[in-house]
Amino acid sequence: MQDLIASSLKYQNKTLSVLDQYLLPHQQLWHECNDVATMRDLILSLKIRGAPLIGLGASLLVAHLAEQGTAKGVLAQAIDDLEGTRPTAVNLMHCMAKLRIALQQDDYVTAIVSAAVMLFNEDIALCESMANHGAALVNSGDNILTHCNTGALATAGIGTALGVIYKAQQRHGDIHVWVDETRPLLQGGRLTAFELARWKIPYTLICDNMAASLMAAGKVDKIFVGADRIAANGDFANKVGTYNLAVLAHFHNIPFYVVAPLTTLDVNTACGADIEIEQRNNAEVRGVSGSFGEALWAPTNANVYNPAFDVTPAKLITGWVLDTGVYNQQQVLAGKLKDLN
Ligand SMILES: CSC[C@@H](O)[C@@H](O)C(=O)COP(=O)(O)O
Repeated sequence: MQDLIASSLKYQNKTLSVLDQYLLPHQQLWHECNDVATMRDLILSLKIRGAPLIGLGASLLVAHLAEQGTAKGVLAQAIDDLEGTRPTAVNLMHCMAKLRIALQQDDYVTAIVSAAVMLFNEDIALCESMANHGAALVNSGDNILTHCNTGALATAGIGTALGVIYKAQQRHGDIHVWVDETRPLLQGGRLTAFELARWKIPYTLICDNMAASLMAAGKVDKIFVGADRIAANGDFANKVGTYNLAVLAHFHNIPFYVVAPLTTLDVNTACGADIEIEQRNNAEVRGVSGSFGEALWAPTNANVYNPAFDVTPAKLITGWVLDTGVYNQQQVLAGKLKDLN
């Protein structure tokens, strides 16, 4: 397979490596990945994360294994095992479905490798298209609020919602970003802040519970977030806390946009209530850990509720920024998304 290089995932000289997103921004450590158990661990521990990227990481590994002569049955099992790692982001299922089709071909090695390369390159192009459509919604001087991390670290390209912000800054300049820290795993504080600093885009980090008072003070012009799965009716799952922002935006009359590639659209899921929400480890809420070590602040056995994602209903969304264009609520409620897949 040819070399493929992204911000946090690379295939170079026949070696697959993943940048450890759990240790960023203070440590930059690349993990080599040659087997399914390692990739499963990287995904489950969120060292590789973000809806598009987990699908691409899993795909590159399967392509690498195919090229190494791994038996067809073992590849089929690898696809199933990787697909079972995280249930909410549909991009992973989309990628694994493409690889399953490739595995049926006579020359399945070539087919799998070209499918993986296609998925990687396609993601770069999808990011670019979304960013172009989304940047047209932004004005110079806008204060944009975002949640979680949706940048180059989470995709093969420039990102989804953060890609829009990057493109808007390039095109119009004078953008400022409010960055939700995004408890419990702090993807905003650790990763989005890191990416915005790297891109020299002015930002201010806030705790998630500060968004309401910022909106009340008129300091948020627009909200852009990513998605892990968009249902046929326009409801979408994204990092827990997104729904809070949508409710607040509705109350304060602030435009709220979701940005995602068509690989995040799942027309086979009728509505948000049908999306499986990943439940994660209690330790993530009882304390925090990362490159700085570990802290436990809650009682060791504190009862915990820890859904990784929540669902935002279509009726709270101003616009769906997809790679094919921007769709408004009227279009989406009339069933527009079903025509796009
Ligand atoms: C590429 S962006 C869309 C989403 O994947 C992103 O907002 C998000 O929720 C990521 O969650 P994570 O648990 O960090 O994988």
